[in-house]
Amino acid sequence: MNHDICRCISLKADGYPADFTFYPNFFSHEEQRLLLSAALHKLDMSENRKVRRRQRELLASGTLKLLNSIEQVFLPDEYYTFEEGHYDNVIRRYREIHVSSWPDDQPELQRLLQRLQELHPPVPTQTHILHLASDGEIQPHVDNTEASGSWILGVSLGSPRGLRLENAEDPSDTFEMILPSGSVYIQRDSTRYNYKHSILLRGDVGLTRFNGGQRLSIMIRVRQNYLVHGILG
Ligand SMILES: O=C(O)CCC(=O)C(=O)O
Ligand SMILES: [Fe+2]
Repeated sequence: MNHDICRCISLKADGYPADFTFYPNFFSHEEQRLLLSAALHKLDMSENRKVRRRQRELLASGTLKLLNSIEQVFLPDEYYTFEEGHYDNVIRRYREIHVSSWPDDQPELQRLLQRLQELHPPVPTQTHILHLASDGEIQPHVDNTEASGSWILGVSLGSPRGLRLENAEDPSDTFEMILPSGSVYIQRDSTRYNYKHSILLRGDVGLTRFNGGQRLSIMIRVRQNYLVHGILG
């Protein structure tokens, strides 16, 4: 069943816009848990001591329900320090961190990261973790063209949310789809530069409804100046 809705001019045979690739089930449930736990750990390391103590106390209290859903990997919202986002900020209610390295003593995690690397050209990248609160969202924007290059890869973990693409020149040209946990998308070239993207809080796409919930994305971008480094050594 195709839940995607599109009022845009051209879709590829796979039902997605040009220069957009989607892997709906890239990571299994267990792999999602591993990646999400590692990403949350990175973010939690930069929480202050008081917040970390409260997190530890909650975990030790045994009151958390041990359900198997991916959303249960998150603690309740009040155990995280989410930024509100300023008036000129497109992201609202989030935590974020730039990642320069992942733990190298977890071979399974390394294998998952390796599989992600195989999806994109072997060029220098920058990785960024973005955690949205249950009521967090990302408003329409084009990523800074000076900060990163022609493609952007996003791994979605946690609650499903809608992704909306909107032609920056023609607001009637839009595409909406659900990003389920464990999926990976890549936007490049025309989609990356000519379309604004947003992560929706709630809504419907086709027959599927999404309604908030914590979501964490691992964003991998090609460094803007890698060619210069390549040429100049
Ligand atoms: O979380 C996502 O999938 C998109 C994040 C995003 O748009 C950004 O970091 O610029
Ligand atoms: Fe973005």
